[in-house]
Amino acid sequence: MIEVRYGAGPDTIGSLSTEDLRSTFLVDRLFPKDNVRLVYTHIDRMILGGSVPVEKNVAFGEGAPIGTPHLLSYREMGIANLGGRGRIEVDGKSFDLDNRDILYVGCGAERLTLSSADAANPARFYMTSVPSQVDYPHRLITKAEAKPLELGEEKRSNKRSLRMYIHPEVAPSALLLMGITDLAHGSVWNTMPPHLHERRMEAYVYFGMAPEDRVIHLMGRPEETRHLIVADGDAILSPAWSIHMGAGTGPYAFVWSMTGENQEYTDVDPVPVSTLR
Ligand SMILES: O=C(O)C(=O)C[C@H](O)C(=O)CO
Ligand SMILES: [Zn+2]
Repeated sequence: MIEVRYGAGPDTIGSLSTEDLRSTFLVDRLFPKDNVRLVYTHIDRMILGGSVPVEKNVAFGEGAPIGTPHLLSYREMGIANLGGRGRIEVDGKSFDLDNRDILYVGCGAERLTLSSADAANPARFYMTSVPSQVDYPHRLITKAEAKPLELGEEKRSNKRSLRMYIHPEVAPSALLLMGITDLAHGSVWNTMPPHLHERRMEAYVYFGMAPEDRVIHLMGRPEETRHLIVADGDAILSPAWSIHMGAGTGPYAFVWSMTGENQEYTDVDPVPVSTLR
């Protein structure tokens, strides 16, 4: 089973109720125990998924829901481990992932099996997949191998460390980009200044949050913003026409994934906060 989201255009966002906005742009219940949940968005045909294997292994890869022999017959995928140590088997080849490692799975993979090393501290796998017909090899990218960028300032409450994992300078892919951003202690704002990237969509999943905390995620056209209140494990779909930024009521981190016309991380148009409405 795969849930399908059709998205919405910039002209309709103004009339969406809170519930409509959430069911269009927010994906919750993404981490089922001993199962996998996949959500297909027509925003650049990205698939988001999550799984927490605890008592048993979780296998997936069937292509029937998307009309291809296998899920990844014509797709590539990044799988981030946001929990305890875990293992991913791709067609019989095993990869062990520590917390904040990401596995790149190239197109053509048929069967993936997820498992945890310790049921008391299970792996928490988050995945994003986009169309690809380029045969890049499967590859584990550890946190230490990711390319770090130090961003923001403590005095502006937006100091953070961004790590690029699936990126041309680290691990090549056809069109998927994937990385993790950690907020510094005491900083609350991500993605400052907010920006647009007309040539790419983006998906975030927020994690590492206490149950009582929330991130106030801002989206929409710069002149007509909206907000989504986001809990731990919720993902946000951010179309090319939407700004994105957020502030948390407590510590948090997030995985960002992008796809579109290019993989130029710097192909963005910053939007001064003073011009937002
Ligand atoms: O905190 C940040 O800044 C980010 O993580 C930025 C995102 O990666 C992004 O929006 C890339 O376009
Ligand atoms: Zn962005």
